[in-house]
Amino acid sequence: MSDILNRILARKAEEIEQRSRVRPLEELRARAQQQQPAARGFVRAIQHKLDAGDAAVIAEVKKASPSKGLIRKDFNPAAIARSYEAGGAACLSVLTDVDFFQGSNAYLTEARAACALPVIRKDFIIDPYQVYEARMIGADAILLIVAALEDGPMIEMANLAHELGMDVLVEVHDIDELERALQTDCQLIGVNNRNLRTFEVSLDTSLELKAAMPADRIMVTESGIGSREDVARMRGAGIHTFLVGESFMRQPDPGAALQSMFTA
Ligand SMILES: O=C(O)c1ccccc1NCC(=O)[C@H](O)[C@H](O)COP(=O)(O)O
Repeated sequence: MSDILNRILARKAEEIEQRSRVRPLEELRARAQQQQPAARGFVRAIQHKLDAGDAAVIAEVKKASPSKGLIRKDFNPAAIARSYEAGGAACLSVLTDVDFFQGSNAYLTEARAACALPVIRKDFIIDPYQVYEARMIGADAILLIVAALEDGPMIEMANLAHELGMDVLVEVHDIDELERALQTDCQLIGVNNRNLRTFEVSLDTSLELKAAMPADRIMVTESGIGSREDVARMRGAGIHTFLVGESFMRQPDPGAALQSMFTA
């Protein structure tokens, strides 16, 4: 039986075909290239926190997930974005996948308009169409998941995102994927503690890959961060950039939850 990642990717291919019938690539490309305002610096915002000796938190706006179902019923992306900004987030991550995460492109646009933080489009990007679309909806950065891509398209889409002024978070889950990710010149390398095929989560994944991470890349630990102890464990190993969704989203005030998890 096909695993969840393969099912998501198969659905993405259908979705791109449907969308490109409504808005052809040429039209989307022209709109993305003219998109104003320009992208906010996603890497820059993270580096700013790190330079101050703080943890840099990419706070996720996540309504539901394949592993957990509905996570947050009372879901207002603009209010969540403002709360995260007040709580000290460096950046936002907004899920735009509709079928598996109950996300939406509109949520990204609304969240970004409500705050001054840079925003990454969290989706399963397999085609340049989605890179142009990301810029058109206002994204400042995109996610590229190595497990979902061959090397050629991965490098091509990273270069395209940079040409459009966006930053890129390249996501890996094991050493082979890390070696592939390092073929790109992307500064941000995310280590997902969640196996996207089995949903199993282990923070040891980040600790193991930290040893192989070149010093000129910023490592982001993603998924399963749920306590101050988890944060201390990562920071003790020299990992200072975090992507956190569920544990904030389950709290009434997500920004306050961020502050209490990350403030010394
Ligand atoms: O979250 C899932 O169930 C999931 C399933 C399949 C593919 C991707 C999935 N999540 C995407 C993410 O990587 C997380 O949303 C992100 O790292 C935040 O994780 P968490 O803090 O555990 O919500």
